[in-house]
Amino acid sequence: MQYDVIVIGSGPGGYVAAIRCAQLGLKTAVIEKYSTFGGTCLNVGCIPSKALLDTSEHYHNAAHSFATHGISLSNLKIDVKKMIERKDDVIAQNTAGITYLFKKNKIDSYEGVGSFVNKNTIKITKKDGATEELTTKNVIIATGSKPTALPFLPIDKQRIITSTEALNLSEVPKHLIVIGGGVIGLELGSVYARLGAKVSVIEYAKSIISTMDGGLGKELQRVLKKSLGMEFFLGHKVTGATAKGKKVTVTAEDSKGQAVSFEGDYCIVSVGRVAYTKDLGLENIGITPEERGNKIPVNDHLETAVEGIYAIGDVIKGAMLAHKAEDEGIYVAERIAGQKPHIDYNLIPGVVYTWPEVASVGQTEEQLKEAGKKYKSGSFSFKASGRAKASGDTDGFVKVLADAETDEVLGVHMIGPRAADMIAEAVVAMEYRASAEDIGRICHAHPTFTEALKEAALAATANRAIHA
Ligand SMILES: Cc1cc2nc3c(=O)[nH]c(=O)nc-3n(C[C@H](O)[C@H](O)[C@H](O)COP(=O)(O)OP(=O)(O)OC[C@H]3O[C@@H](n4cnc5c(N)ncnc54)[C@H](O)[C@@H]3O)c2cc1C
Ligand SMILES: NC(=O)c1ccc[n+]([C@@H]2O[C@H](COP(=O)([O-])OP(=O)(O)OC[C@H]3O[C@@H](n4cnc5c(N)ncnc54)[C@H](O)[C@@H]3O)[C@@H](O)[C@H]2O)c1
Repeated sequence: MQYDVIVIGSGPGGYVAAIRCAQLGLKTAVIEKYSTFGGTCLNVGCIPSKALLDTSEHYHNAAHSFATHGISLSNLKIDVKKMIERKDDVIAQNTAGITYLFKKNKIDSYEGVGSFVNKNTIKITKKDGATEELTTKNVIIATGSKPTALPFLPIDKQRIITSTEALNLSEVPKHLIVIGGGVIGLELGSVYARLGAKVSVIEYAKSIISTMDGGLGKELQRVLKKSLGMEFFLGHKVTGATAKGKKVTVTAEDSKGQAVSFEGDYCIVSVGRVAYTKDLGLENIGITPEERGNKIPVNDHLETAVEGIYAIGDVIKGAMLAHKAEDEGIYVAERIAGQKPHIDYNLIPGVVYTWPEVASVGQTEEQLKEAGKKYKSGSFSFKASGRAKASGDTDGFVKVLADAETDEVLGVHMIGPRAADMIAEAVVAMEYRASAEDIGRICHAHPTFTEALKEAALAATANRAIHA
């Protein structure tokens, strides 16, 4: 079969690229090695983790917040099996949605491992070893990523686990040790802490979510300790872990170089992810992944050194986020169709789905300081928000950073209720190069959490927040 475009991998990068290619009239096929579409995000990432976060949030609220509303419950229990079944059902609904969209857009799909025979020929190796070859004018590599393992710390997938196994536990851990205080560690740590586990986070850096604006990590750590009893061991270098029966022992060096150890019943290793290029046959087309992170090198148009071969999503440089992969999928499809699309990488929002949620777009204070940029900063605390008082979600704040001379918004960083959804307003404003005053003058419905963004913008404009 001859195609205009073959997409290898059906995660958010690959499936979105394929749909956009088909919309643009290109004859398109997708090759996916697993039996369901959707990649990491739909099967073992974004969607299942959010399903468990929602269940655990309901449970935690029932256990700890309902009473303040005058709602009493007795005999509250969590049925872990049911929680996991519901999560699996949510995954199934989403992956079935991709099957439907492929059919609707007349995209051919093939199950098997895709590999390059040469730049125009892709071999599919099926589960039973049978092979088939397809020819194509263009290829989009969207093979994603896998969890990073520490070389000295073997993952047994039973007690020492990655995010994938943590989405399928059959019990609530008594003491869950999380190695890595990044997004995965904090989201999945929150799930089990809300269900009653003791959770200890061991983090190498001096703060959690250390790549985000500094104020966010500090506030998140404070709230997770206060509301969920999570413990944080920062500046700790993990040196090993062993599992024996139901017991896991993790050893580390603390910030003073002293040996310390932790005992628990499960340990999640969440120290980042590495690009996945195994079995792609890149050597057959002369592409060598970068040594650090195994990423496929691409130019500014996401094309590899081989003409007509593109790569997108987690397998290339940049943030490992589903929406970044999706935007790159659309970008490449439109380039192949001869259009001139654009992605502003400074405006890709980052979200952590803890409670409170954390969300960011644009530059952090640390980045602005390092660049020597003069900026103004305005913050507004949810303690002063009427909506937050009504729902009992008064932790957190919104911070707006604006150019000291032009007032253009340079970054927005928030931690608080529904921050994941609220950040979209900041992204839109920044896409249109709004000033802080522009946001401050826009009418925001009352009472909403979004008023906090307006107030922070007013504070940045001229220290003129109304409710602070
Ligand atoms: C627990 C967890 C939670 C996450 N939560 C979020 C979140 O809330 N928001 C967010 O933005 N991001 C989140 N992410 C990150 C997000 O999942 C990834 O950034 C995203 O899935 C990357 O998309 P992708 O298309 O590049 O690759 P992937 O989704 O990894 O898809 C790659 C696909 O390629 C297939 N493949 C690989 N090699 C071959 C081959 N040779 N032949 C055929 N098929 C192949 C794989 O089987 C896979 O299906 C999360 C990740 C994890 C692990
Ligand atoms: N909500 C979301 O958007 C979301 C959710 C989950 C995952 N993801 C994506 O998945 C990717 C992987 O997530 P992640 O949490 O594994 O990675 P991460 O990069 O977010 O965090 C890893 C953390 O581990 C720490 N670390 C590294 N080596 C260590 C060591 N030896 N000992 C102790 N700590 C160590 C790092 O300092 C870092 O804080 C991220 O790129 C993220 O963007 C996104």
